[in-house]
Amino acid sequence: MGDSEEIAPAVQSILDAARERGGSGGRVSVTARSLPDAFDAAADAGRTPVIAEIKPTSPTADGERTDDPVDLARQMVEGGAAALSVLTEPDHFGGSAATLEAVRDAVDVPVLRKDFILHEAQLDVVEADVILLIVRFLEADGTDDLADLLTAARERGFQVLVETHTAAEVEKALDAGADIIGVNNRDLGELAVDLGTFEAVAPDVPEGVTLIAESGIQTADDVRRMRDAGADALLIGSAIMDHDAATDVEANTRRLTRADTDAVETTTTDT
Ligand SMILES: O=C(O)c1ccccc1NCC(=O)[C@H](O)[C@H](O)COP(=O)(O)O
Repeated sequence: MGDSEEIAPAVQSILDAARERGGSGGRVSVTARSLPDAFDAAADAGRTPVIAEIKPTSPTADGERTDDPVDLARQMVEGGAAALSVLTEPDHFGGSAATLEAVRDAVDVPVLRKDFILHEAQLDVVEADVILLIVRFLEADGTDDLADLLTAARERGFQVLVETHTAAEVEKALDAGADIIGVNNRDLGELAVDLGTFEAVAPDVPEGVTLIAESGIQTADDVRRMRDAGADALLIGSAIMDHDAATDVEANTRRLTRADTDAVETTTTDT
């Protein structure tokens, strides 16, 4: 995403706000809970590996959830989430570093800090097990280099989820040394969601890289579609948070983390 490329106004606003944010001052150092191990443990226990996202609101959400994020986190883990994602972006997603800190203290699964990190200083905000780097955002003028940020994050103990949307971005992520890659079904240029994006891009991600399907996953059928296309795990926010109806987060999570098992049970019953 060069500055000349078309992007949605909401995304431009997210980028502008991210440019203004700094770090907390002190260098953060973390002993991270392993994300791949958490996915393996979930799969071994017969659950679909899901990162459930605490996202109070977003530019595309129909409403806002004001429930206690720690309660939501506990419900997501009870519903079988292998890991959690917590928005720390305050201006467009209602997140905060304090929320992430409280959630990470309350659960024992890995916690992803979901934010829009453009500079090394922005790594020094809060301890998290995983941080997100978005290839497309790091192509904008005046941002740090992806490989440099990846190294700086690992030096602090973070695991790094590198988010892509195209085959070309996957190549950049691999060149930078990424070992956990997300393919976002949401196009940050238009905010349109298409699960076909993951299906088209996943074959370009080599074996040995942990591959995560992100965004737009609503139903158990969507989960199975992404798993069939090669996803080791899924990042799911809106379908679990259900911003407009504020339904039971534990039940929403369970429905999605049981998708693989339910399919096997249905097949066994049918035969
Ligand atoms: O979620 C948004 O509206 C959004 C808008 C602009 C930039 C990023 C946005 N979301 C970030 C994400 O990656 C998602 O929160 C995450 O993948 C979960 O997606 P979903 O399950 O569709 O809520």
